Amino acid sequence: MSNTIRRTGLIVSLDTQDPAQARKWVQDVAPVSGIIKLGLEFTYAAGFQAVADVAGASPLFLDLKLHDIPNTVGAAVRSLSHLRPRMLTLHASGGRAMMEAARAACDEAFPQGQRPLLLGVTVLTSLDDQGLAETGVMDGARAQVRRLARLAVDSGMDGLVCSAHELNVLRDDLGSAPVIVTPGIRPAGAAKGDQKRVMTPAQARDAGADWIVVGRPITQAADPAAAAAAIMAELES
Ligand SMILES: O=c1ccn([C@@H]2O[C@H](COP(=O)(O)O)[C@@H](O)[C@H]2O)c(=O)[nH]1
Repeated sequence: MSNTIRRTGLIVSLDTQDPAQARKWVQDVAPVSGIIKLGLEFTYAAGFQAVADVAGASPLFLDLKLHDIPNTVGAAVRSLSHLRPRMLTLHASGGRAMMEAARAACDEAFPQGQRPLLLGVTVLTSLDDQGLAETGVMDGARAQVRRLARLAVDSGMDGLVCSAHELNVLRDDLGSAPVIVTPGIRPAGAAKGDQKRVMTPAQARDAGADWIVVGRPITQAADPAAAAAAIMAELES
């Protein structure tokens, strides 16, 4: 485990189809969350202009989890460049050539110093060992996350998406350089929903997360601003 002292930031996932709702959440969480995350639900429903409108001046985490042949993913990255995302996700299981194509497209299509951090999604936090075995991976989430994380870093990815359960082993394997983003975060007592590999905000911080991603525990709370503030207070405690 690295001895580096890290600060863990909060990314709020704005999963809705409604731009007005997303804008309201941005207002609610802006005081505590550094980055706005918009993903498949919002983008498919509302479109890219709405993504740009909602993000406004806030740094944008575009969680589109690209996964296709290298030529298509490279072209998709170039097509997204006008949105100037700060972070962009793709599935590491798409393989080395796909990730290298994404990285090359980033280097080509974004002005120098303005390309997004490319994050390789390892094993979705909604999968446990049993669910993963049904996809043919028989040696568990931890082993698969380690394999895909190494491949992602070797293929030019800046960071990784994994559950907080794998943070310690990834820091041991890869050191402090990769940016590690952990969804599947649940404050004590919160409903897990479809998430399987979960940890609390403080546990993820202690394990070395750079960023935690929290959606429903904030957006579905009676008072999203208070829920976000409470999670931030837990991270800073
Ligand atoms: O492995 C992953 C990768 C991405 N996500 C995304 O994070 C949020 C989590 O939302 P919650 O409501 O806090 O469960 C969501 O947008 C996912 O698409 C993930 O959960 N796991």
